Amino acid sequence: MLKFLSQEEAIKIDQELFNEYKFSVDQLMELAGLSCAAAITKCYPPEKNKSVLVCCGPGNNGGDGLVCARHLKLFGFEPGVFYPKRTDNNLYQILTTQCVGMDIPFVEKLPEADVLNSSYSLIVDAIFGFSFKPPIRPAFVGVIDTLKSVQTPLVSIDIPSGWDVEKGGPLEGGLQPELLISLTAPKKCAQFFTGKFHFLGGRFVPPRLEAKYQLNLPEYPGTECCVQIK
Ligand SMILES: NC(=O)C1=CN([C@@H]2O[C@H](COP(=O)(O)OP(=O)(O)OC[C@H]3O[C@@H](n4cnc5c(N)ncnc54)[C@H](O)[C@@H]3O)[C@@H](O)[C@H]2O)[C@H](O)CC1
Ligand SMILES: [K+]
Repeated sequence: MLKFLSQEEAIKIDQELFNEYKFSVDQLMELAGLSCAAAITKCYPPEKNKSVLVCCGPGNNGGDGLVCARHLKLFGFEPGVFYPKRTDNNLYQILTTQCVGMDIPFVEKLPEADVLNSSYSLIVDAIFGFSFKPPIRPAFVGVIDTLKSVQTPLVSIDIPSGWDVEKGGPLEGGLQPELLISLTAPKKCAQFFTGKFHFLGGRFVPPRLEAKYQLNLPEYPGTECCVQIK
């Protein structure tokens, strides 16, 4: 049976990929972000879903979002990025520059829900990933509240932002993504996901690491970088 990871296991696997297997963050982030763009394209054909707003948080989940935005552009979407809390970290600066170089506009202020509904056919939530610890700090409360109230379909990368990584969402009033893309392996909160599509991406796990943590990952079809699990 597919394993659902605790927060501690997700962090341990992440550290092992970097420290023992010597992957670099940007290598894994590129594969993760690419797999998210691929899953989105499978669920929402770009011909019908042009404009996508990718909301990026301050950590690596936000980095996956920046990579995803770049690939969405190459796949025929018209992405924009909302990236309110930037850091001096060189990797994020480079990812931002790459998006700018792809003529992806950055939105300085998150529009109100009704404007989001009329301006975008999809919203990508790349705000918090597996390192999130509730409660949401004040700087992001307004952002999550706005995303909770939109009608536009929401796609969450790895964790629906604001959800407890293990216990899941507040049953009432949490983000309710239509598509969840788990990366590496689903975290425990994914068991509470009730949306339409659940994909697994981040096809970079060495078989020995998969065996050590008994991940029992589903088979990816052929050379695909993502696989549908629901
Ligand atoms: N091995 C893998 O599976 C890979 C996964 N990737 C992605 O990386 C994220 C995890 O990234 P990390 O940088 O560890 O953390 P987050 O992005 O989840 O967030 C950290 C960020 O958020 C702030 N924060 C935490 N709690 C709160 C809070 N309550 N309120 C406000 N802000 C909060 C914290 O201060 C940090 O700034 C994983 O989910 C994947 O998406 C890699 O891309 C590839 C390898
Ligand atoms: K997220």
